[in-house]
Amino acid sequence: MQVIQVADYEEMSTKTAAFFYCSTKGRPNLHLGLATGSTPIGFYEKLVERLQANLVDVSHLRTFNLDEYIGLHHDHPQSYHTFMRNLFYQPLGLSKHQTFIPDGTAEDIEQECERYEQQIQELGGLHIQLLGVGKNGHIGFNEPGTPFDSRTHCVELKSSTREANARFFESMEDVPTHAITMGIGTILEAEKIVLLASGEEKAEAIYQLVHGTYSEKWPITALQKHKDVTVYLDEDAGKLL
Ligand SMILES: N[C@@H]1[C@@H](O)[C@H](O)[C@@H](COP(=O)(O)O)O[C@@H]1O
Repeated sequence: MQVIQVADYEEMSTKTAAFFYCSTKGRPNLHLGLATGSTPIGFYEKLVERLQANLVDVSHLRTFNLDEYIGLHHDHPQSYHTFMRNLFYQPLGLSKHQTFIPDGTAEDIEQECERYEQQIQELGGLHIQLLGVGKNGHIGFNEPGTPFDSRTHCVELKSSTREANARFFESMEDVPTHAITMGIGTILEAEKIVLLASGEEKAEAIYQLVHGTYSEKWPITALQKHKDVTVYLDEDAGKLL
């Protein structure tokens, strides 16, 4: 695991965007696993800017998102569909045929989880997976206790996760209680994993990743056994290392 400590959010976003820019340019058929949350926003803005400025052909790129809330319509302002459309798909002109996200409005959620997992496998798997991390060490929406060999599944969100994400909704009651997420096993099959963490509230999870015991109590520690992980941290997220 390579840990790259940078000064602040700006530098973390720039360095990560530079890495993804080179990867996309060098491999037109790249399959990107993508993440949402506030942490990667600066990264998406910078990556889009560079790809556009250099007229990189993204028509063969494919993207697969980690997760989606159950019950939010694709056009809901806080759905991950909307997040991705606004920050990445629309600015780059990516089509529906190259962008994949689990459907949290599916009638049969179990079937949707299976379908999404199969789709990832059938299209050839993930090359680079971007991750953020929750305060409790969750990756995607894989909460503490999730088996490390799990595949795409439905989860009930911990109240701490709902509280952390409540800032995006009008009230706590509006925060969905369930989500679909790629499993930890699905994530670990990516050829390369890039994790971003910014801010003091992520410091404990980062400490667990670097120095903690490999344990399902901290989902992030699953990455300890992956052969190619790069972590970009700002000073606050790295303060316990
Ligand atoms: N499902 C997402 C995760 O993928 C993300 O890593 C986490 C942290 O979000 P933030 O970057 O806003 O702290 O939030 C959500 O739970």
